[in-house]
Amino acid sequence: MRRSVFKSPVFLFSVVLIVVLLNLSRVTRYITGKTIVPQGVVIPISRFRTTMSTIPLDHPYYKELEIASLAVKRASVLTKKLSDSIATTQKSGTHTKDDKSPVTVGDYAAQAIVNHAIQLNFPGDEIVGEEDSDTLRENTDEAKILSAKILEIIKEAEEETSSYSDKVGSLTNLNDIFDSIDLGTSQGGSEGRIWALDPIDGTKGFLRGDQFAVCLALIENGKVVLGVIGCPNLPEIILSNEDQTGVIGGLYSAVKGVGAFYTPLFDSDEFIPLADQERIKMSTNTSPASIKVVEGVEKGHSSHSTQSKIKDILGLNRDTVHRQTINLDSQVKYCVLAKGQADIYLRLPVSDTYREKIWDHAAGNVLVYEAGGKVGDITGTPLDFGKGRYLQSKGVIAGNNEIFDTVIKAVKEVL
Ligand SMILES: Nc1ncnc2c1ncn2[C@@H]1O[C@H](COP(=O)(O)OS(=O)(=O)O)[C@@H](OP(=O)(O)O)[C@H]1O
Ligand SMILES: [Mg+2]
Ligand SMILES: [Mg+2]
Ligand SMILES: [Mg+2]
Repeated sequence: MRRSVFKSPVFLFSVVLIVVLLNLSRVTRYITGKTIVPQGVVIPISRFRTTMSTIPLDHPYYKELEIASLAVKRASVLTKKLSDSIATTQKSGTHTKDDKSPVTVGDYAAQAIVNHAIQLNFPGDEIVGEEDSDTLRENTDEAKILSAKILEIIKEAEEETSSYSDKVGSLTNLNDIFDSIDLGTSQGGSEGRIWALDPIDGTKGFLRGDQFAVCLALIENGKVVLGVIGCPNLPEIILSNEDQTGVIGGLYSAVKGVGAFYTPLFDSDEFIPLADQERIKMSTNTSPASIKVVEGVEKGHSSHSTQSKIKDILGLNRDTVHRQTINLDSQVKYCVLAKGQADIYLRLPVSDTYREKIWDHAAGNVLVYEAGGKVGDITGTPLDFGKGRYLQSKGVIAGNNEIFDTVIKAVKEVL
């Protein structure tokens, strides 16, 4: 019997060859664990991540994103180390600021690292940073102990991340470290390029060994155009306060007009282009039976009782509401929201006079918008990052596009 042409070895070999050629980049990626992209750049990636590239390497703010990501990564390596031995930091590495809030050697060191990277690469840009070096420059024993520790941990982090020192520089002495911290004194405003830096957001969470984040945003003419958030203690999958699994440490990034992305924070010691990161999206859920709400941990930072009333009006069941509420410190709340693991973020003010600081929300703001969500104050008005170091509005509400207006209606009813 004559063998069918479809079963001939030549035909089968040709089919396999065509399939391989059509998927050459995937095959290379599978065999070598590396992605080969144009311009001869070779990027190591996780072998099983298969997101295909749709984002050009010359997208807007590519260099800004690369430098911001590397600086945040280095600051995250440093702060993660402190967080893993938090008892020592609690004992000898913490100072109480005039407003009674804590600042640690980690906050100072992270601000020095990130500011230095920005100045090296974008010397014309301004920086609004949370910390200053006044306390460290005092002639006291406390200042000397804190400063020595800061120099030591910066050196350690720089050694561990030396592969990208050519891009983010290095700091070798205390004077340069203090000067770098003090680059963050810009008064902000609605003109030009201004970076907003929170070197450790959620310092209280950090000091509890819980969640915190290194948050950096670029504001251009009053609008946030880029945000990078390093979350050293954040598990990849957050289902509830009790159920949290997956890789620990996430890097969340957004570029205006390009999208919002996630990649593991500590997997690689190089910058991962967005094309090789996971694109993240907000949920579309509006069902009271299954929506999840992210809120802070500290009762002094947001009104948990007002938030309870809002959840009531939204129709959350009193028996299950605790399972639908996720309490997290810092801007990791925005990350969990942007990844579609929660649907609403409530931050109802505890005081009539408190004004939120721009570094507490800028990076998270662009992340949520680029993931397809909305952020506003308690009236639903978008936050204005061009008014100086503070937002001139009260509270923060965020949610997916489908649910946002309903939440604002509930907020207005309660207030
Ligand atoms: N009264 C009041 N209201 C609102 N916000 C305040 C208030 N006091 C402080 N802060 C700022 O809260 C920042 C930490 O916010 P969190 O989201 O981590 O708070 S929470 O613990 O999750 O509730 C915290 O940022 P860090 O200092 O970077 O930790 C403060 O800037
Ligand atoms: Mg903060
Ligand atoms: Mg802070
Ligand atoms: Mg602080």
